[in-house]
Amino acid sequence: MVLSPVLGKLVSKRVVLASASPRRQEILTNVGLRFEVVPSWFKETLEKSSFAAPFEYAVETARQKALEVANRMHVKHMRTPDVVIGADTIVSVDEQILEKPVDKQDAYRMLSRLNGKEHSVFTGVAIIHCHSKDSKLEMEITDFYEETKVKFSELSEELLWEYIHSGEPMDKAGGYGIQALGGMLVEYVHGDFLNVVGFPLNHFCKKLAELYYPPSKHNVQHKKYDSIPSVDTFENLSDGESESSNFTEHKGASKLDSSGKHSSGGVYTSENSSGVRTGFTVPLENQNGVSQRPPEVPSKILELMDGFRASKALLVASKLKIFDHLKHKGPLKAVDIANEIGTSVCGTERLLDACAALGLLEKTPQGYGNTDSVNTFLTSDGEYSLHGYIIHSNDHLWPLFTNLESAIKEGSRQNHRAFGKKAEDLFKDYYHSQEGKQCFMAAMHSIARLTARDVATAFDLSRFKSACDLGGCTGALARELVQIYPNLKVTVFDLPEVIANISYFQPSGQHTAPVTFVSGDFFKDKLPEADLYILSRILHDWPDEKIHVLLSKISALCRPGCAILLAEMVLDDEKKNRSTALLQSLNMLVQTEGKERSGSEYQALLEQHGFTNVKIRITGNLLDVILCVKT
Ligand SMILES: Cc1cn([C@H]2C[C@H](O)[C@@H](COP(=O)(O)OP(=O)(O)OP(=O)(O)O)O2)c(=O)[nH]c1=O
Repeated sequence: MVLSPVLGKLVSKRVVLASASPRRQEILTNVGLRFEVVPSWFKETLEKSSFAAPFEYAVETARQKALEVANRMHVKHMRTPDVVIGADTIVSVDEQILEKPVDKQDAYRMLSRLNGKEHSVFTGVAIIHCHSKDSKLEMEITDFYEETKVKFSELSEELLWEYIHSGEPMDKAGGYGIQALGGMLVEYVHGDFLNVVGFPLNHFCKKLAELYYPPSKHNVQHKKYDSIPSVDTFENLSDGESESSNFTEHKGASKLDSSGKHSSGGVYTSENSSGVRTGFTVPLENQNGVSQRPPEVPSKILELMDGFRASKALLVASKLKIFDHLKHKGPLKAVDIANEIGTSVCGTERLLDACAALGLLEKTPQGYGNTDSVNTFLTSDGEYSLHGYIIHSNDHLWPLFTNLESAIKEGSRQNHRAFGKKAEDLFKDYYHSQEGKQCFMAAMHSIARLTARDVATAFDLSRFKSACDLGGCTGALARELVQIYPNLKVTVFDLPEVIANISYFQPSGQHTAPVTFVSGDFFKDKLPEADLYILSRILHDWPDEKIHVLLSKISALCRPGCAILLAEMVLDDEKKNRSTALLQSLNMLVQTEGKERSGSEYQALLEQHGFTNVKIRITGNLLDVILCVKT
């Protein structure tokens, strides 16, 4: 579960952890971050005496570790990560820096110095946002450090040597691991425990929040340490939720070129014929003789303007199963892929090159290959495959969005224009053919798979004995729930035509508690009894009148203490920040009578039916979660 919504900002980015430390990997994995591990080759040999304080050494080493990986990945693979995270942990006692011991004697020397005393553990962290521009690597680097004080008990020689012989000290700063046997040596810890283990998670989340939701200028607070001078030109991204937007320039980040040098804002850089970057300023005068500078290239606007091209390239590559072929047979040349899928070589090559430039494929002399995240999310057999939703987007949503202009003018859905037939009930439209049914179910299944863990764990549901997932489709969320809450009996209630097709989506060979499937129409038929009713991506399909019908049916079945769990994209109350959810609301306009709603709008609907104590969790994943209780 992503407790810190700001971590959700990293979900759509290619994040690289420039560290071999298994502890750092574990800390970040445990909070749901997805990242690749590329250990840094930077040798920790900076001259310690050149730093005024121990923490400066840790911060600089972290920066150099991350810079080495960012540069290497850019040059070697021509695949630029979006974010590279580096860290360095040191122990400091009596102004001396202790790193990892080189041998047992060294470990003994270190532990003897720590014996019976208080020392500091510093972890320096560098977060580099990378951007490839004209095949040049541009970086914005943010760094910070965290200090934790640790006191060792008075330890006997015998105990120290026993500990050293355990082998634990060897890959750890200061020669101990507080998280394991070394914990027995420690009398107290003041500060962030995870910082000692190698990664100050709390400070990291705060730093991300500063970067992605920068405070307004008059509200900027000065931190206790920041090695980067602040730059005035950082833009305050008003759309803090634009997951797809590139990290441009943010408060507290400094801009570097690939050599790691800072560049100042407002200087235009270009490349001359010999590949050397030159900076120049062009003086311009307007009619009044006042010198003017042309506005900076509106990269966000340009990106949005062309966004549909990138989307369509992704949709078509998926539809043509290019990612599937590359997963099983890659790397492949364009001509081989074209032959496999029966397409033109020239068109296929352009599509592959575009996908490579968009970061979806790797292009090497051997041919094109999938990136790791494409293997996970875009191939049709990936565990968290979005393939179903992508095909639905290509075949169904794309034609509907083509008619967005009419939808805005008329304020209603566009199925008749997109598909040449009068819109019936939303689901009758989808389920009119076996193919349409399977396509829609695959789309819903893929989103449910990706979000089920966050939805199931947004609140502690262990007090409930039975749950009914209304419109629970293939049962993906239900299965996650029974896995997390073994005492919960979950029933999925959905239309007969859905239940008839669920077998295709059942996992094979998994020994989890069974889920019960019951068919019916939740507007017309009797609902199964349960302590907890789940509505995941259901209410957004319907107008308020229909929602009242459904909520009053549920309310009539609920005793006090029973609850409703909603999973939806929740808009902010002012409806101005969460672009993904606001675009989803347009998506509902073109195809349904429903819409996305804000937290207070859901609260008002629920309270009218006796559901109070409404709690909202913004998960940072595609779906947010609301829990309310019948009183
Ligand atoms: C003090 C202490 C350190 N450590 C670990 C955290 C770090 O992994 C290690 C310090 O070495 P680092 O050089 O910070 O990290 P590393 O060599 O493990 O990985 P990389 O350089 O690739 O990033 O010591 C513990 O696990 N427990 C502890 O109690």
